[in-house]
Amino acid sequence: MDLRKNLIAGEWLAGADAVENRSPSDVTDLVGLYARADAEQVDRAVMAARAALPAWAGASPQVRADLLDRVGLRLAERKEELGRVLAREEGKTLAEAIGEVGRAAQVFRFFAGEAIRVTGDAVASVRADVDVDVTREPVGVVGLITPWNFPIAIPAWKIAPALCYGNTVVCKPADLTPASAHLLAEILHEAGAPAGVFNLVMGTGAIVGNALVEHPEVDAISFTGSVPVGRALAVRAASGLKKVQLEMGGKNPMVVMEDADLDVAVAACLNGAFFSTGQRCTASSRLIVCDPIYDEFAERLAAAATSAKVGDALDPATAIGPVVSAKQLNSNLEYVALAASEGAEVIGGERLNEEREGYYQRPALFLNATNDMRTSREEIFGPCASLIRAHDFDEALALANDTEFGLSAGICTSSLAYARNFKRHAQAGMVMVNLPTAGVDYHVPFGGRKGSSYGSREQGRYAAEFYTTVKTAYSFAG
Ligand SMILES: NC(=O)C1=CN([C@@H]2O[C@H](COP(=O)(O)OP(=O)(O)OC[C@H]3O[C@@H](n4cnc5c(N)ncnc54)[C@H](OP(=O)(O)O)[C@@H]3O)[C@@H](O)[C@H]2O)C=CC1
Ligand SMILES: O=C(O)CCC(=O)C(=O)O
Repeated sequence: MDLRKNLIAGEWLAGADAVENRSPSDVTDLVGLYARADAEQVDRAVMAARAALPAWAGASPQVRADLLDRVGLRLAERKEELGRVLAREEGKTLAEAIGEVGRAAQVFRFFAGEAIRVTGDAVASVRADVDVDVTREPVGVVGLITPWNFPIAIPAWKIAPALCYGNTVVCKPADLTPASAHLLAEILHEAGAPAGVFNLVMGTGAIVGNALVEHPEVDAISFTGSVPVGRALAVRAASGLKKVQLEMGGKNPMVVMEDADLDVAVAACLNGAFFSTGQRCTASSRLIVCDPIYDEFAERLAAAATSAKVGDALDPATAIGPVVSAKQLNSNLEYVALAASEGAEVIGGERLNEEREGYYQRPALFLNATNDMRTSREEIFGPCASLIRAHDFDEALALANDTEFGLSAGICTSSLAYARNFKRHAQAGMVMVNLPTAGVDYHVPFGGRKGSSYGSREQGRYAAEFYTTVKTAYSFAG
């Protein structure tokens, strides 16, 4: 099998090491063999990005727009093929995977438009005959560190704005899922990204990620992943005076009020808690349900969750694919056991299809959970959700906000007053009414509060805050 290589200074280079990328649906399915870089190759990639920066930062916005547009078009044209690879390597269903590639395409096309819409401000000076203008310039060389759960969309929503605003990029995808990012790198290369403007260095966080964070020629780091890695990385990056942006975990609440349309609420919770195998930082992992409908809602959601077909990501009948890895599956199973020992009534959650060499788990509901249980406070990142009882709206809102996280929060209700109140008072970066907490648009800000995020928002026009630096210029015209 051919070795898939790193892209450094416009050349494909083998690494110090290589990793077998295997499908979590069936570990006998080898997706590919991927190079792993070392610190020396990271240095070459960063220096290539540094060398390419002046020309790319100075390129006409049309040149940047055209590159991003070509990448978006090619992603859209090839979304079935790329979706299949993504489903094989990550385990989300084929429909979800194709949808994710489509989303990556839209992100590139959105930022193609943004590249020619970069504006500044002409401001009246407080002094006579002085003009002031405020413009945006690229930050410089940006290091992008991405997780396994959205292996093409997350790289896309970091790479596209970085290139749009004139930065050069060194991207390190998750070691578990390098195939999607590698295909994206091939498309960027074929679409004409100049040598050094975009570099891909695959490998582990401990070696490649660490070398990127420590490198003095990296001006900014955008990271998505776990809280402990994000926190430690931010401290190190900040000590090197790098700009930092972190998107981390969530323990996202979905409140179900007594006046909710239960069909809508069950569908939103099924999707939010269990689709993509619950492996979304926006997953609804705390379902806070009002007393009068708690039992009926629990029964209906349990029926829907336990009957959802768990299976091979490529099987069109599958609703929920496998867990991404043996490590993640073991961690999920430990949380299921913990929920029982904490006093919750556990429905589902067991390992499935043990005869197959994949990591299958039935969705788990933790009934009669309380918000102080560890399973209600820690991000599990699997198909597990706690059902917590609330007496009324005020208690539900208080429970929703009682978490160290603040990424997404939802409410199902038919009351305008509840919806309005929740939108106003939920301590989260994103609020959903009668919609799952997960599954966001690609052109509006994405990010959270409290322990979920750090730095400015990703996606949409707000991405300019991270990927540009502002210059204020004064001129005397007297
Ligand atoms: N918010 C989100 O979207 C996500 C949250 N998570 C949470 O994180 C948990 C663990 O998942 P995991 O993939 O291990 O998350 P990590 O935070 O370990 O990984 C995210 C990225 O950071 C890299 N990384 C790891 N250590 C370092 C380091 N010291 N310096 C620089 N980069 C580093 C990883 O590399 P490597 O490839 O070697 O792992 C990966 O590319 C999940 O169970 C879930 O709770 C996970 C994925 C996404
Ligand atoms: O819910 C979504 O659409 C995005 C989720 C996400 O970005 C994540 O889980 O990392």
